[in-house]
Amino acid sequence: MTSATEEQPETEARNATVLTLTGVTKTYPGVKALTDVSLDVRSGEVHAIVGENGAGKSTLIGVAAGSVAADAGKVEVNGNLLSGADAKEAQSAGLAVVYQHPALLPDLTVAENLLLVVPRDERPSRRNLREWVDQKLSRIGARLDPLQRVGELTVEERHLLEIAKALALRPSVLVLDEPTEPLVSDEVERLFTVISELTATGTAVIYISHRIPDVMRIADRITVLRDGVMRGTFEAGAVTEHEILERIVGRALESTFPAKPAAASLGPDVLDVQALSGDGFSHVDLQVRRGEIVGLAGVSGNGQREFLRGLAGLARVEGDVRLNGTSTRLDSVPAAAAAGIAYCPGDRHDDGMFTSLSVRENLLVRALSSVSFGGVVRRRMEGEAAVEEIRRLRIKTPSTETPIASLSGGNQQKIMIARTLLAHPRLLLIEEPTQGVDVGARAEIYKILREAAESGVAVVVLSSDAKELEGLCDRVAVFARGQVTALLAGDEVTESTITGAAVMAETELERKSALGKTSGRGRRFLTGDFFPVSMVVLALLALAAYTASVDSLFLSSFNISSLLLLATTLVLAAAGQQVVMLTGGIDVSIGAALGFLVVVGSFVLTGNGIGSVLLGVGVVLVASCCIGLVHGVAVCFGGFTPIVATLATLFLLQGLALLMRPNPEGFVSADLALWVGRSYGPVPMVFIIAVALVLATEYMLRRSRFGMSLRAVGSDEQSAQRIGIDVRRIRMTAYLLCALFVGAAGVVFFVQSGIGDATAGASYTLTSITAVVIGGASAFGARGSFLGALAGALLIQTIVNSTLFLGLEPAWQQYFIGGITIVAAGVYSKVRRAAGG
Ligand SMILES: Nc1ncnc2c1ncn2[C@@H]1O[C@H](COP(=O)(O)OP(=O)(O)OP(=O)(O)O)[C@@H](O)[C@H]1O
Repeated sequence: MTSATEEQPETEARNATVLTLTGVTKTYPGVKALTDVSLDVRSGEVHAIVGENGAGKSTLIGVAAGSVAADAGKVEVNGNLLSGADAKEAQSAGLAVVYQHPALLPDLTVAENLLLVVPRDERPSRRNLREWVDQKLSRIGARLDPLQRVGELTVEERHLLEIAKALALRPSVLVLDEPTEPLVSDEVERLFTVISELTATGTAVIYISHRIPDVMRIADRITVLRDGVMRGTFEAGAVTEHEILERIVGRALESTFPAKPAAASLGPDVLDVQALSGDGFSHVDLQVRRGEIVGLAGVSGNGQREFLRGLAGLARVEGDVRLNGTSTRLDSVPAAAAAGIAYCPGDRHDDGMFTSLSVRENLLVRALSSVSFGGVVRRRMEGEAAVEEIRRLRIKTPSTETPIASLSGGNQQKIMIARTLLAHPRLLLIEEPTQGVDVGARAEIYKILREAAESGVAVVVLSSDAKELEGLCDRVAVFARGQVTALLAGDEVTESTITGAAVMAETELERKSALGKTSGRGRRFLTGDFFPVSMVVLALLALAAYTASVDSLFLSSFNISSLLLLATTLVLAAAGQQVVMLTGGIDVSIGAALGFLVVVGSFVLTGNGIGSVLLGVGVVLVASCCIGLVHGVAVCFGGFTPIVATLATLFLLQGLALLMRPNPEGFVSADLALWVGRSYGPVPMVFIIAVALVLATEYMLRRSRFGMSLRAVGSDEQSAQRIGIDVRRIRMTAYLLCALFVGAAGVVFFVQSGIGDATAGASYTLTSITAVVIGGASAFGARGSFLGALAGALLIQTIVNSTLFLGLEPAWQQYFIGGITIVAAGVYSKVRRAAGG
């Protein structure tokens, strides 16, 4: 038996304060997101933070986690005073966050996303990787293919991975920002079990949610935020759900759901679907009458979502769909839209929002015809329409011109709904209409949907919240194994019958897991970075074989040697380009830099003897690194975009090179020319060295933390920052690494040129970009490989060389390279989309 004195220290430890926020204030342009907020969180408790959309919850968590810099106030995690906005520091002090919009890197694999956050000494060996990932995921009941790219996962799978990632950090303070929104009920239960296991071991859990019943069920204490101000912390047992709701909205609450019309008052069918089949569902009949809202329910993965997306023209379907009696074709989204079908997706971040556009632009993008005259948008009408929607849905935004990305999640959701309605659809398809939306706005959204139905729009709502379907819908179609197994109407539309019908259906399907989708290695290969390499190698071999069959001298030692020597400069330049393109950047100054380095070489690489040559090579590399440093500083600290920063240096370098060598002068050192010209059989030594460098960099890209971070920054800069990657350092290093490759290319190029010619090299900017694009690089970053850059560069050089042997005009070189670029970009994106979908 344990005595009271033995128990005391443990109780004290359990109640120790592990996170303190004191006087936190944060202002965004036009919005005071937090005003003097103080909060303490104790070990072993579930501390809920609730509040309306835009109340400041995510900002508060951002400050605690070091991803948002507060204007005033301090944060202490486990007694460590955080010095500022530094996600790594908060993480090291024991705080982990599951973000509302997961901080995942879509172009990296499931395993890489996990590996990036765990400390170095906890990373498994490659042999144990699969087992290690399975173990991390099994805690939250998820099964995912470790080698699958995160961008291919469903929203639910991404959230489960985000939770597993936070748990892998073994935090003492775990923050869950609306973790259950995309999850189905068994996953929610699993999460709640994990939360109670964690709190039992002393971990503090901060739980942010709009689902008040869930909060009441699991929280020990509840803190209410409204308009960025603390409205009190309450013991969960001492307040009722209604009291919390009233504190959240700051007024007395009316009923959430609008009254349903009597069945007899409903009009004729607006939507009539007969025997509709598609991927994931078959032979579905459904009618929606004027004034009626029909819900779609079922355990996730049973075809209801596919059915909805089929109606939206997003997937192929067969069957008969009539809108107001007119047969409607659904073979594409534009065709569906032209027929008056509007779809509001559940994953607003990836499917719905134009993140860099303003609130006004996002709201009106589908309804521009209603605010334009003769094809010209009337800004005043557009602005007024936007203001009206903002007022109607009580969207919290400083102005119509605020970028939508800076709004809170719930307010973004309201904009998506308003936008869909502004398209004046005949059929409105809406997925998870109130996901992430606060209680006050929920009622408004329900009212708006009901009004739309009354005005003659057929409304179909897909929701995983059975209570929402009960309150909102006149009828509910429950899906199981791709078929409607129950069509509930009138009094049958209750939470328990909906849930019962969904879970009791004998035809219930297993969730379609990512594992199923990716079981083939082939599919992974097609979506991977090495598929383009193999395509390029095949094209290269075919071209070489054809050219050799026309003229056998193509395979002569002399030709191979000169081809590879010429290719070396391009291989090195393309590798440099690939480094920056992986981070989502670009270097348009590479050609000018090569010209400049040739000029530098013409001063420092003219003498003979090993000492003189080494010194000269060193000077060229340092000069190149200076260019890289300027790019890095301009992009990381000067706020310049990569294209502007490198465009500026392009002109500077061209001018400088011409100033130093108005006319070609300064011959290359005979010793250097001799050494660079050495070969192993027909293969020049410099080419072998370039290939070795490329292979080493490729290895670094796939296996090292730096390589993963490089791709992480290109994949999603904000997520990379949130998981503690020093984005500036990575970008800076990328520009320096690029500069080293370009410096090496400069030395080889000087030997090829033989003389300091300031105008040489200009073409390398475009050919280096072309080589990496042919090799599979994406202009958006994170995709591509150094092997691809190598293969792309070799293919370009072979095309140039082959046209001579085939007796073609030089113009054919350009046609071939242009054609191959278009074909490559088209094939890669089509294959990636088809295999990744
Ligand atoms: N990066 C930003 N730039 C400008 N304004 C911002 C930014 N981030 C948040 N805001 C504003 O700060 C306020 C608080 O937003 P926050 O995301 O913290 O709210 P929230 O309580 O988490 O809302 P939700 O429940 O909708 O997620 C909102 O008015 C939002 O528009």
